[in-house]
Parts: sequence; C-alpha cells; structure tokens
Amino acid sequence: MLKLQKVSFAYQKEPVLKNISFEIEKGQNVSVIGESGCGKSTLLKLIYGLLHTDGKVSWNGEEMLGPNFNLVPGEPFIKYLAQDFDLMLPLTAAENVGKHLSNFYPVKKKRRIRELLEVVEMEDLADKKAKLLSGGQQQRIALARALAKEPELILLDEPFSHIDHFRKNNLRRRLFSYLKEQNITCIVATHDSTDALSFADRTFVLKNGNIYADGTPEQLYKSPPNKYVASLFGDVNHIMLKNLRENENSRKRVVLYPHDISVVKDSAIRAEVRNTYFKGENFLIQAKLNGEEILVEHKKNIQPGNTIALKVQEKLIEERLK
Ligand SMILES: Nc1ncnc2c1ncn2[C@@H]1O[C@H](COP(=O)(O)OP(=O)(O)OP(=O)(O)O)[C@@H](O)[C@H]1O
Repeated sequence: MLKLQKVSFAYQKEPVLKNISFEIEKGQNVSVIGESGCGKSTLLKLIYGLLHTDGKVSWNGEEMLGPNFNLVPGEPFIKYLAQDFDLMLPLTAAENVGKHLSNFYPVKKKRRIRELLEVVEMEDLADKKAKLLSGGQQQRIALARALAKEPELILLDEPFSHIDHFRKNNLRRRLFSYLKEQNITCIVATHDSTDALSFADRTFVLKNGNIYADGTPEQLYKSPPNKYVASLFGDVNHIMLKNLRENENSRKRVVLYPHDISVVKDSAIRAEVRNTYFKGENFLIQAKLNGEEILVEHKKNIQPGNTIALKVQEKLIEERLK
C-alpha cells in the first residue's frame, strides 16, 4: 500500500502541493487529473523520490526517505515514466526494453523482451534503432522498458501523449489489463479523460495544491461537485437555473453536460443555434439561451439561426444541485 501523509512541496516560494494525504491499495489504478500546472508531475516525482518533502511517503509501511537520504534518487521497486522518455537512441527498441534486465539468462531475457514488445505492439520494430523511431513509438518502448523489471508501483506521466488515437485505445486496454493481471499499482497523471474514465479504479482531482476531489470515475463524472471537475471530462455547461425553470428567481447555476440537454419538439426553454460541429455519432450544437452560451448534443444537424426547444430532466437538475 502506498501512503502519503501531509506531503507538501514548493519549487520556489509558492507551494505546488499542500499537505496532501492519501492511501492507495496494492493493484489499484489511480488517475490524477487537473488543469495544466496543477502539480500532477510534481506529485509523481515526489512519490518516486526525485523531490524532497517534509511529509511522509511510505510503501507497505516503510518510509521512503527521498533524495536527501538516497545517493541515487528513486526506489528500485518503483518505475517512473517521465514525459521525456530518456531512451538510449543508438540502441535498438529491443535493447532499450532489455537494458535493465540481467544477461545471466539470455533465453529468459529474450522471452521477456518479446512479451513486453507485444504489450506495447512493437514486435515488428524490435530491431530498429530508437533514434529512427517516431515519438509515439519511442514512448511505447519507454513504457515497455518501465515494465521490464516488474515494478510493484508504476508512475506514468501522460503515457500516451505521443500516440495516435487509433493505437492509443488498444494500447490502453493492453497495458492496463497487463498491470491488473500482474497486480501492479499504477498512478497515471493525465489530461485524457478516457484514461481517467475507462481504466481507473479511482480518480484524484488536483487543484490549488490539494486533492480537490477523490472518487471513482463514475462518481466524479455523474455527480461532479462543480464545473471545474466536470470540465476535466469534456465540454460542460454551467447554466443559470432561471434559464431552465419557470418561476426560478435564484442566481444559482447547474452543471450540465451537452448530452444532458435534449432537443424536443416544444418547450418553454428556447435557444437560438449559433454553430454546429459534427462529432461522429452526434452533432454538438452551440446555442444562445437568454444571452448564455450553451452546448447541446443532438442526433441531427440544425442550421445556425434556427430556434430549438430544450428539455432537461428536473430529477437530474436536483441531483446536480445536491
Ligand atoms: N523545476 C521547476 N522549477 C520551478 N517551478 C516548476 C518546476 N517544475 C514545475 N514547476 C512549476 O510547478 C507547477 C506544477 O508543475 P507540474 O509540472 O507538476 O504540473 P502538471 O500538472 O504536471 O502540468 P502539465 O499538466 O502541464 O504537465 C507549475 O506551476 C510549474 O510551472
């Protein structure tokens, strides 16, 4: 189990992380999300032992003392995959993956390298020099290398940032099921809502140096505590209640995703279409509702200038206001 107690950190005067405490069970997949610069990478570096904190970071009850006490920063049972992949460019993909594996059992080593190259779908490029690989291919090799010595805890900083959309989904499924099978604890810092929604057991939202929200992805998505949290999962509206309800006088607003709002034949809520964007299965409609800019999802394209009637389930509004 990973345990952080009152962990704070500042590069300069202003603290980046403030008094953070949490526990993560073995084998859990935790995603850390939050706006750019909120401290996701700093948190991973701190757990790995690259940065010093006055707080306490421990693994299975043993305190990890950090860079002020370790000559070589980092713990051997943790792997940290930074945003720069730090590959040995003159070596081949396979050589990079096996770099930290012992040469004592060459057949075993070869088998392990092949297994890891399969996880990241790079078998075909095993013998290609790293310097000749694309950014996404290098990132996949760096991932395989991080897994080579079967870490107990893996820290991944934007692990799919250079990988194209088609491959990303498949790779995510393979990687995260591999980590589950091996019972490897994983923390992923990410901007990508799919990493957080589809694969994490638990999600931390970082804001202003604190864990601002902590829950299962489903809890955070379905009942976002506010607009900030909802916006990390995609487009979101923050609509004045008086624009949705008759006889509403408060200045309260409600968080609604575009798909929470339906276009109907007739209703008292009317908006004027300003723009439409094709999204594949649906269209995203940008419209003006009593002066407020809103986003609505709809099956059909509606031309700008048209008026649309809208409906939001009252039950959903009540839930979001809780
Ligand atoms: N070496 C450094 N020296 C000084 N300030 C730093 C350093 N590294 C990061 N920072 C600052 O610390 C804050 C947190 O940075 P960090 O990289 O942890 O954020 P992040 O959430 O990972 O961002 P991103 O999502 O853009 O990668 C930022 O304001 C950043 O400018």
